[in-house]
Amino acid sequence: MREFSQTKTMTTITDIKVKDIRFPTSLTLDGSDATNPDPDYSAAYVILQTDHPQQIEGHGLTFTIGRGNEVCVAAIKAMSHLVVGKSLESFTSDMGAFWKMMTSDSQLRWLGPEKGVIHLATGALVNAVWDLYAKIEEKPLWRLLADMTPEELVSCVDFTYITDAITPDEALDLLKKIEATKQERIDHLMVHGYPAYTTSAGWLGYSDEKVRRLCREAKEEGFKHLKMKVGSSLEDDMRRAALIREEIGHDIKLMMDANQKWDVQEAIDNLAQLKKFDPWWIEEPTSPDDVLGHARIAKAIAPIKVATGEHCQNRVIFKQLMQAKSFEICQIDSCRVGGVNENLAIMLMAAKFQIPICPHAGGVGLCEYVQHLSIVDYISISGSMEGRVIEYVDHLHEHFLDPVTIKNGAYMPPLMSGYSIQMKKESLKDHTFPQGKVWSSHQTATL
Ligand SMILES: C[C@H](O)[C@@H](O)[C@@H](O)[C@H](O)C(=O)O
Ligand SMILES: [Mg+2]
Repeated sequence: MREFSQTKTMTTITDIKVKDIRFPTSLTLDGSDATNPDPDYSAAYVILQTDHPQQIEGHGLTFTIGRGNEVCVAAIKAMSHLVVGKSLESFTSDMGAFWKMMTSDSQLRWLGPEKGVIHLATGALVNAVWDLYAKIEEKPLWRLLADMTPEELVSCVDFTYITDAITPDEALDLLKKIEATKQERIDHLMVHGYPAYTTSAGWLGYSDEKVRRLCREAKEEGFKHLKMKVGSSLEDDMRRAALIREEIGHDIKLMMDANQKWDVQEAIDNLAQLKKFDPWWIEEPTSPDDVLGHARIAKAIAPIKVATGEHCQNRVIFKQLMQAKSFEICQIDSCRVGGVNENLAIMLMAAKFQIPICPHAGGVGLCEYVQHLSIVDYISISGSMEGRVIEYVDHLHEHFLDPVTIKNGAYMPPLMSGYSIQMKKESLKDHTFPQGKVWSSHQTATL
């Protein structure tokens, strides 16, 4: 339970606005992969309005790739009674109970439970509440979490269904072990930032020429890790991997992302060929639900690591992936699961199983979000940056009030209050689907 001084006033969430925001990224094939050839990066976007004297709002979003964004908007609206009319303090006094409440409306729960569209909607709302909380406390979200005692941080987590992997007491022990050295890690972050890897060069729809140019740029910008897409024809994957290695040499780590394209044996067979390009990890080699399939692949392709998580539906599947030794890289996603609280649960399990967190980012707003989570993982949970990198994609940051800052291939800790996810008013207006200026001015595949 988090204590609040009596002098603090209550802030009530008075209303909610939900917007369908889309960016026509399919026009340039940014974000394209073997499964998703023409994504339009989109956000089901939430604004929590309050009676705060300074009109402070909580902003949150969940990420989709275009069609169906309206389904997330509808799901968020269906959940709005869970937050509207309630005080922020009734949530922040017990964040674990708040999260359980958000996932326990029995009629809505039937739509999941804790997976799919209803869970994406949970992510947007939960993150908007955390944004509001951090803004009112006048801290960036990472700092709000880093300032919590181990007891306070553990109380943010709903341990339902994961006590066979980690108990609240075990979580507390983990956090207490590194509590005394938190400040050293904060100091390190302020100077060096948190290492990033780039996916910007490797989208599947880009021409060879463009890939070569972007690889050279990534090298110049100081990136030490670069991710490419695979999963088209093996011949094509081999050709692209060869030209990327030619540009980046062997000092830069190369990761490959198959975006769920292969069957289990197919993944093993293809990696037997692709291993000559020395991939550090293979991401989403097969269905995100196939815990045992991933375990088989991981065993067969070692020392190449298996990475997954951007489509992992909740903490229970993450738990199984860890228990079954199905992956070596845990790719949390800020909105695929139910927001900050569930990601804390996953990061605690990862710390116990000693699996590094390398978050999925890119999309729209995911970099802004996940930097806070990795920073907290480093300061308070795992205490380590070893073998850990945050994904970075250089698109759409200009639409945010507090965009990420990358210096010499590293994320610099954000300093503005909140969860860095608030978009500029003009950007929201212009990209509202389908009325916004961007959509009414040209036809795209989505229309
Ligand atoms: C459709 C999207 O751009 C995906 O390709 C993207 O999330 C990707 O899997 C990634 O790891 O960044
Ligand atoms: Mg991926």
